[in-house]
Amino acid sequence: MTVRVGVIGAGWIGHEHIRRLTDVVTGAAVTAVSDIDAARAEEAAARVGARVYGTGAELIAADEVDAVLVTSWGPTHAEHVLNAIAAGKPVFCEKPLATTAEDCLRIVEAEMAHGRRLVQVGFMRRYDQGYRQMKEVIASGRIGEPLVVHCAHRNPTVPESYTSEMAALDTAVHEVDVLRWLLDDEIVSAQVVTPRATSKRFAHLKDPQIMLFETAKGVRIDLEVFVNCQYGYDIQCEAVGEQGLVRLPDPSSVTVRTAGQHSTTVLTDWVGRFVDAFDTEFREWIANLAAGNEPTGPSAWDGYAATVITSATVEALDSGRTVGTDMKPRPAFYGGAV
Ligand SMILES: NC(=O)C1=CN([C@@H]2O[C@H](COP(=O)(O)OP(=O)(O)OC[C@H]3O[C@@H](n4cnc5c(N)ncnc54)[C@H](O)[C@@H]3O)[C@@H](O)[C@H]2O)C=CC1
Ligand SMILES: O=C1[C@@H](O)[C@H](O)[C@@H](O)[C@H](O)[C@H]1O
Repeated sequence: MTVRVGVIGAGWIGHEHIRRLTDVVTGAAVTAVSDIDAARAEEAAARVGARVYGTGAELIAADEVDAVLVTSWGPTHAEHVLNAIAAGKPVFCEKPLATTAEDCLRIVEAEMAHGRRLVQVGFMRRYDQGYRQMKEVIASGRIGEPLVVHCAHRNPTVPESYTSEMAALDTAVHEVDVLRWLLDDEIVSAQVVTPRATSKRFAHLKDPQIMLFETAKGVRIDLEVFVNCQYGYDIQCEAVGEQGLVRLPDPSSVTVRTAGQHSTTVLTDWVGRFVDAFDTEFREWIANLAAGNEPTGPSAWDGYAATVITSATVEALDSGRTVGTDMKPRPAFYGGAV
């Protein structure tokens, strides 16, 4: 069975995922596209022979759409996801699930009322081979109980429209999700320390930021978010346990020895760094839907948890205080593990 996907939002990542669903993933076809920018929708649809719909709501209601992919701007996600749930259609939503905890909870409640999982959130790092190997090592007990995790999320540059709050909401949100999953533990507080700012930033921006998280089991996480590091897109993660440590591998690349130097490449964007993870994420999503199963990836609850934690991180940045994450109890509907 071919899963017919309707895509809402034909921007940067919308294009990437349309290409992926068309050229990489078997068993899927993009049949419908919608964007508030009609020209973008026309262009994306023409490439894959899809039909253009004037609004997300019309696309969701269309008979030729079995499943919905939401790749529009974050503040519009909640409306599209709620409409898809109301129509009983599976919906993959890029991060964030919604920009407020209240909207995330509305989605969780609507999905629970539907009685079956429909929502998957685009936290693709859970599909990265390196993170998957780290999770296996931690779960096996080989490094003992995790105590401390050191992370870095570095981008070469960001545009002037990027704000200090986005360091948590847009950027650190990936670590927040993947660390909850890696450690099978919940983040209970956030603190942000701002060191000397880089001169390579727009003046309004606090960059870099060091985020400090604590989990329910007492694990301490330090995360350097540095979005004007200049040299590349660099993701680092090292978990230290009672009897060893496990570290995320760098992407593999040839090493070159020439002119008295020994060098290798540092990637420059997330598209190349996580291309395999995105491919696996969509293969697994489509395979589950084609088999009539519920999605198995990051859930609406994970989307809610991430938004609660990143909102607390923004509050910590603005106030200079350590802020507790005020999270509701996890419903049985979403299973036991984080
Ligand atoms: N998983 C990941 O690593 C990444 C996830 N993202 C997420 O994907 C989403 C989109 O990001 P980009 O593609 O970079 O943004 P973008 O600005 O390039 O594209 C967004 C598109 O959505 C359209 N749009 C906005 N509101 C709409 C609505 N109500 N209905 C239909 N179309 C609408 C815009 O016209 C635009 O074409 C964001 O939520 C972002 O956080 C983005 C980059 C990487
Ligand atoms: O989602 C993403 C971007 O929005 C964000 O700005 C980048 O820092 C992330 O690494 C990327 O995966």
